[in-house]
Amino acid sequence: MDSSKFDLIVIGSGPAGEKGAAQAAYFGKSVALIEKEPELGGAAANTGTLPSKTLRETALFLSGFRNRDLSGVNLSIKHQVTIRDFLVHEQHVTQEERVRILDNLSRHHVQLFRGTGSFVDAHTISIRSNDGSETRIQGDVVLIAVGSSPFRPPIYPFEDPRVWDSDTILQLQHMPKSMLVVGGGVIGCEYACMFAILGIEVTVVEQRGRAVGSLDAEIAASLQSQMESIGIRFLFNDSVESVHAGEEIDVQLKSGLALKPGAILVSSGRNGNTHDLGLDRVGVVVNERGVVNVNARYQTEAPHVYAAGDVIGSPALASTAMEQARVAMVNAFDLKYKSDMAVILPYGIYTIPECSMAGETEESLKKKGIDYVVGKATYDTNARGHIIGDDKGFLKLLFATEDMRLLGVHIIGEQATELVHVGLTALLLKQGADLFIQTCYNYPTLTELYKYATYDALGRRAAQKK
Ligand SMILES: Cc1cc2nc3c(=O)[nH]c(=O)nc-3n(C[C@H](O)[C@H](O)[C@H](O)COP(=O)(O)OP(=O)(O)OC[C@H]3O[C@@H](n4cnc5c(N)ncnc54)[C@H](O)[C@@H]3O)c2cc1C
Ligand SMILES: NC(=O)c1ccc[n+]([C@@H]2O[C@H](COP(=O)([O-])OP(=O)(O)OC[C@H]3O[C@@H](n4cnc5c(N)ncnc54)[C@H](O)[C@@H]3O)[C@@H](O)[C@H]2O)c1
Repeated sequence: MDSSKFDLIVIGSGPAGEKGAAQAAYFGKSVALIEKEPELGGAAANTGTLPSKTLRETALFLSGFRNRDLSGVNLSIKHQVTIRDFLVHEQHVTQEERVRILDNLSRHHVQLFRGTGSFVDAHTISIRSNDGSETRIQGDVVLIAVGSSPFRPPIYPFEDPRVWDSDTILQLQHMPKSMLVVGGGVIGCEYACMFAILGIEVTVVEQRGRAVGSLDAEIAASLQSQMESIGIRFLFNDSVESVHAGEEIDVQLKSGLALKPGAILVSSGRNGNTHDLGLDRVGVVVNERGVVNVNARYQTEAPHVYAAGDVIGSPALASTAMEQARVAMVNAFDLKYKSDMAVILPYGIYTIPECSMAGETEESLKKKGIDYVVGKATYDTNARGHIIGDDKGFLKLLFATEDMRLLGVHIIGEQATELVHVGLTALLLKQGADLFIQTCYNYPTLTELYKYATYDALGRRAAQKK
C-alpha cells in the first residue's frame, strides 16, 4: 500500500478532527490527521472549553463561593489568590486531555502528521513543518476541522501584557484589580463571573441590549441580576471607541464614558482558521469571517471535501463539532450509521450560576404562534437546593397547551448543564407532562424539579381553562 495515500485526511485535531478521524477509522478507513500546533486537542483542550471550565471550578473552590449560603458556614477567600493557585489545576486537566486524545488516535491507528496542512490540488495536501520541510499526502476524502481563533479588532493593543483575548488570558502573570470585558457573549460572561468571584472588579461592555443573547429572556434577566449581585457591572448598548495603554489603560466608550481598567479581555467573537488552507485551489468558498459553507451532509462546494466544527460557524461548540464530524464521515463513506445531527441541541453556559437550555424559548414560541403553558420549580423549594445552598436557581418547562408535549427546557442554577439532559431526552422522544408525572426520581435531587415544574404547568393550564 502507498504510505502517502489515505481514505481520509483530517486537518485539525480539535473535537471535530479527533472524532471525525476516529469515526472513519473505526469503520476500517485509513486515516491521516494533520495538526500544526505542538499540542493536540485544539481550542477545546488547550485554550477554550476545558481550560475555562477548569478555571471556573478553581475559582469556585478558591472563593468558597459554593458554600456561601450554607446555614452557619462563613467562608470567604482565605488568602490572596495567586496565579499559581488559579492556573495549576487547569494545566493538569489540559495535559490529561492531550494524553487521552493521543491515545484515542493511536488506538484507532490514525496516522499523525505534524505541520500546517494546505491544499495543493483537489486530493493532495501539503504538510509544512516548523523546520520548513514539506511532506505531501493524498486523500480520497478531506475533512476540514481547523477551528477558529479569537477575532482581534485593531483598536486593541494586544502587544500590551494587560490586554488579552480568550487564548492569551491563560498566560496571565498577575491578578489585576479591575478588568473590562469587551463583549457580553458566552466567553465574556463566563470569564467575567470567574474573575468577579475572585474579587476582581469586572465591567462588561456589550453593544446589544442584553448579555448572552441566545438565552430565554427570563433566564437572561435572572443571570444578569445574579452576575450583578457578585459585583459585575454591565454597560449595554455601548462599545469601545479607543484604547490607550500607557502607565494606565485609558478606555473611551462610544457613550462618552471613560474607564481605567487594570486589564482588558476582548471576547467579541471568533474567525475561522481558513486563511492559509489554499481553499481557492479546490473551489471552497469562505465568508468574511473565514467560515466555510456546507450542506446538510457537511459537504463543501468540492464534493469530496467535508467540514465540521467552528470552521462552519454557529453554533460553534465542542459538543456540536464532535457530532458534526461523525455525521460528516458517515455521509462521506456511506457508513449506514448516524447520517443526521440530532434535531434538538443542548446549550450550556458556564457562568456563575450556570445556565442551560434545549428547544424553544417563550420568545420563539410567540413568534411561531404556538400556544404554550409555562411550568416552573425553584431550587429554594427543593431539598437538594437547600442542601447545596442555591436559593436562586429555577427550572422552567414550556409545554404545548393542547397536549402537554414538552417544547422547551430552561434552567439556571447549580448543575443546570447536567439537568438539561432529562428535558432534552424528553424533547427528542416527543414526550411531555406524562413522563415527568409517571417517573419516580431519586430524593433528594434537583431532577425532582421536573415533576414540580410539571405540576405547576398543569395547574396553570387548568386555571386557564376555567
Ligand atoms: C473560552 C472558550 C470556552 C468555550 N467553552 C465551551 C463549552 O463550555 N462548551 C462547548 O461545547 N464549547 C465551548 N467552546 C467552543 C469549543 O472550544 C469549540 O467549539 C471547539 O473547540 C471547536 O472544535 P473544532 O474541532 O472545530 O476546532 P478547534 O478546537 O479550534 O481545533 C482546530 C485545530 O486545528 C488546528 N489547525 C488549524 N489550522 C490548521 C492547519 N492549516 N493545519 C493543521 N492544523 C490546523 C488547530 O491548531 C487546532 O488544533 C469554548 C471556546 C472558547 C474559546
Ligand atoms: N459554554 C459554551 O458553550 C461556550 C463558552 C464559550 C465560548 N463558546 C463558543 O465560542 C464562541 C465565541 O464566543 P464569544 O463570546 O467570543 O462570541 P459571541 O458571539 O458569543 O459573543 C460576542 C459578543 O460580543 C458582542 N460584541 C461584538 N463586538 C462588540 C464590540 N465592539 N463592543 C461590545 N460588544 C461587542 C456581541 O454583541 C456578542 O454579544 C461562542 O459563539 C460559542 O460558540 C461556547
